[in-house]
Amino acid sequence: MGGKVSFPRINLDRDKTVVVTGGNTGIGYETAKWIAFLGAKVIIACRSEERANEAINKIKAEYQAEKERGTDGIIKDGDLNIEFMQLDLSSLKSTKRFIDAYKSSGRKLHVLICNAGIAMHEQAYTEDENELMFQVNYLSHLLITLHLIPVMKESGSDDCRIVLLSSAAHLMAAFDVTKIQGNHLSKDNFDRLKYYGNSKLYQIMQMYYMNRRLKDTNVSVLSIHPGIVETEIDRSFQDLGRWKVFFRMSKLFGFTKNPLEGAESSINAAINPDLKGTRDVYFQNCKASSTNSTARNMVNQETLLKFSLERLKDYLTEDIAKDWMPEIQI
Ligand SMILES: NC(=O)C1=CN([C@@H]2O[C@H](COP(=O)(O)OP(=O)(O)OC[C@H]3O[C@@H](n4cnc5c(N)ncnc54)[C@H](OP(=O)(O)O)[C@@H]3O)[C@@H](O)[C@H]2O)C=CC1
Ligand SMILES: CC1=C(/C=C/C(C)=C/C=C/C(C)=C/C=O)C(C)(C)CCC1
Repeated sequence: MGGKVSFPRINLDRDKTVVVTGGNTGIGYETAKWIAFLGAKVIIACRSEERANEAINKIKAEYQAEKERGTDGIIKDGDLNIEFMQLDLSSLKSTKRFIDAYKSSGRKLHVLICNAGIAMHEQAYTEDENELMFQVNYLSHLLITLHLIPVMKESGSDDCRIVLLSSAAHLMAAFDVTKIQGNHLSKDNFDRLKYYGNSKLYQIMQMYYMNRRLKDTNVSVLSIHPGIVETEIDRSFQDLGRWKVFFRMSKLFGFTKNPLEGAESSINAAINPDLKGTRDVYFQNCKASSTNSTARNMVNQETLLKFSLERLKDYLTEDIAKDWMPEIQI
């Protein structure tokens, strides 16, 4: 499955600055690696400096090998520009520290790839009293986008993008603002797939509510389903035997992808010049695909935004909170 890897192999502006959350492994690793190979500045934002440095060293070694092989599209002169920044999405304090460090570094920002995520985790709550998948996959990434959109607006580029790694699992999700935290459920009744799907649904809803407000700006938001990709994502659901069987069957029937194939939609959404100004598209195998009516419902989107701003209120300036106020009376 996957076949030919299909993002354009073009040299990128050496000043183009791309942040990949969770770029140390899996889909994020391949995304960070290829965008760096094509010449952009890449920042791997992840929680372990050690894992990030391992990834950066591996990317540099793979680059030398690709250069010697004469691989098309990769930069041939100069070194890769790839760095680590500390970010733990399970803590709003850590996420805000990342934002402050980014802003005070004076870096520009052209592409933000919200890739880090956890799937089908058992019921767990963060120090901020949010359901873990809700916070890591959606809410903390939202905090980053709210603070870094102004940096994108000042980048001097007319083509800045936010790419959200969602999932087809959003099709199985449901929206009920009173049940977002799942704390009305016992540990045994907490449906791990549904709550994972919910976090991915919120990312697609985020794409729609953000694009409404960003429509006359240089910033656009896109979302992705990468396919079923063999990465470390199964670490939080290794105890769920039935899923192992399902994924083994998927592999047997050739439905799974390797991490590079899984990264192609993210890389394409991040760098393909033909997608300049494109909004509200959910990509699967680099092709526009359908979201569901729950995700496209504007009342749901604005309700989620209101709830999210409330959860983030201690970490927002008055200006940001005002700019993103819900557009309709809920
Ligand atoms: N693999 C698949 O089949 C599919 C994946 N996706 C989505 O793609 C994205 C990438 O997943 P994939 O590459 O498969 O998964 P991996 O588990 O291989 O990578 C996940 C990345 O997220 C990081 N991460 C997890 N928790 C945190 C945290 N609290 N703070 C910061 N970083 C964190 C991990 O860091 P660390 O190494 O430190 O744990 C790692 O870098 C996810 O959003 C996932 O939901 C969507 C559909 C299918
Ligand atoms: C392919 C495969 C595996 C991994 C499956 C994965 C990683 C699936 C992730 C799916 C997600 C997260 C879907 C929705 O978003 C295993 C179990 C390691 C072993 C058998 C073959």
